[in-house]
Amino acid sequence: MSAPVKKVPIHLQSSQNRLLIKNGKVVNEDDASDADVYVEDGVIKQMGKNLIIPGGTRTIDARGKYVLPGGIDPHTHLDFQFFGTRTADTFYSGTKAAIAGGTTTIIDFVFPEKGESLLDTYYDYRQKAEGACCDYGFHVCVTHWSDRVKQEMELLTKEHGVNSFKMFMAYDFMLDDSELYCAFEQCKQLGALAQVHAENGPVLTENARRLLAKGVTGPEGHELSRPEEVEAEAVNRACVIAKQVDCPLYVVHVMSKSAAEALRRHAGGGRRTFGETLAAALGADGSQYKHQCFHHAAGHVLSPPLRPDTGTPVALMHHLADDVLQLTASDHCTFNKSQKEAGKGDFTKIPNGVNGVEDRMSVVWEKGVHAGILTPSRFVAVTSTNAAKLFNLYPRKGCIAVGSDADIVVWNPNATRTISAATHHQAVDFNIFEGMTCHGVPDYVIVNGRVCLDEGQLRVVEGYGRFVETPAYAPFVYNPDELESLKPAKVEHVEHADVFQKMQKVKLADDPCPTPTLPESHVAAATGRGHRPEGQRNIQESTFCLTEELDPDTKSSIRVTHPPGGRSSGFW
Ligand SMILES: NC(=O)NCCC(=O)O
Ligand SMILES: [Zn+2]
Ligand SMILES: [Zn+2]
Repeated sequence: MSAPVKKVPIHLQSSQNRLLIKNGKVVNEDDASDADVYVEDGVIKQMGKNLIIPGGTRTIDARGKYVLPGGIDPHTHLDFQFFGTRTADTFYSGTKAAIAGGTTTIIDFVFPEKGESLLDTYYDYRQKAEGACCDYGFHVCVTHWSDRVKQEMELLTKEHGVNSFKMFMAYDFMLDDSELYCAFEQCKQLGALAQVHAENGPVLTENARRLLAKGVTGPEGHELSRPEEVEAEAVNRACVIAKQVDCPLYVVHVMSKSAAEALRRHAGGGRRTFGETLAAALGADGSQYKHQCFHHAAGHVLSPPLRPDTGTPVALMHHLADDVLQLTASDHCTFNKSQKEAGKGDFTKIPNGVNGVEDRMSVVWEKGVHAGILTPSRFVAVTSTNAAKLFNLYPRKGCIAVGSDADIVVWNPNATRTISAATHHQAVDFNIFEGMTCHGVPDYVIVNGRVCLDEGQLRVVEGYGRFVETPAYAPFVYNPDELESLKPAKVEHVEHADVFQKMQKVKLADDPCPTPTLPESHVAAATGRGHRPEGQRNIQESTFCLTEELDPDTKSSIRVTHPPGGRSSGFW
């Protein structure tokens, strides 16, 4: 069987759309600037001030708002068969919710049952994902070890756009230490990134058995059987094993202070270890497992669990600020209340997983930027850029730069919203952030140049998302020096006095006000020098008054008569 080829109907393609985002503060991981952003053909074509723009271009006024790279959620489980049941969210509902929250790309996990072909399962997932509304890539889980698995990893990497594999140290489909050793070695061989679910499986299984025997059957037993040190020991062990074969290692869902500390001990000295934490770990804690209501407590069950130490969320956020952790994900894996009931009377049978694909950006902003722990630039790094770099999508994704995909969020830091299952777009009937009021709301979300959230109104299209290949040997992982040369040129620098004043732990650049380095094309556009096509000279004053635009088919200039200020195409 071969991977399906999806045709996006012509009316859904973004090639005929033009968009100008004006007056916003563009924030990248290393820079913030006042710049307008012009989008055409789904790609960012120009940035700067006084841009020369074709007539008929739609304008979004982003005054007082941030213009951010669309979020990349590197860890979701959509349409996933787990614990004998299927997640509430499909690729359609999950990506629709992602867009509603400001995420424009997800990376999901292909999950073969133990013994199943990785490749066949990958093809299944390619099919399942066809309804996605935003772009998506795949990691592949290694749920058993054999020569065939090793060969399939090679095929997936070399021919199918997969550059990351997740190995489990817990569950029935865990690998033992010698299998982990071989899997890490193969990842290194292929230039792929090894990911690990770090919990000591045999220890937590014994703990659970004893708790159940003592009559502890409720959701509180979940955390009791998987205390912090069970997570931290596995993080340490995974780092030690990866070190033996010099394999870069990505620890998914770091949920505790002890696990982050174990990761910190292995960082530096040329080692490439990366840590991801979850919106859940930053916005909730393990006190929920003691809740009287089974649905409430079980609704918070995921693995590794939320921690009873209520200082954990803030500590993990500080680890995102100081680079012990580099990424935030949702680990979105949703089960309805009726599905969670499978674990009534035995906590080991509660399907593991929580929501977050829609909530992640707002929760990280609220607990990070609004709380004064992250700068807006670090927010961009941990919600988008670092994922793009690690999975080799940068600078196509993860930044606002000329030539990058037009995956853009116009972020309103002053608006608030209160999260609730009653109003969210996730298909699940429970939300672990219920009642949390977050500052920081997306007003517009642009996916591949198409406005999919428009002044807060969701206008997604099923099947609009594309599969994105993640090539091997990501420079950020395997050759950081090369990454420097990939960095897009900066536009101009503006201080965010309001937000930066609040910073506590964040390092500012050495030169707080570097000389603007406008790319040649921007200088030409801004000054009127340089190449400009004939027929684009009828500029009256600003960027909106052109009376010529391109024929979408021939790409040649055609004359159109519409009033200055543009027209609405109906499509946006
Ligand atoms: N995390 C969780 O409990 N569910 C999703 C599966 C996984 O990531 O281990
Ligand atoms: Zn996991
Ligand atoms: Zn997961």
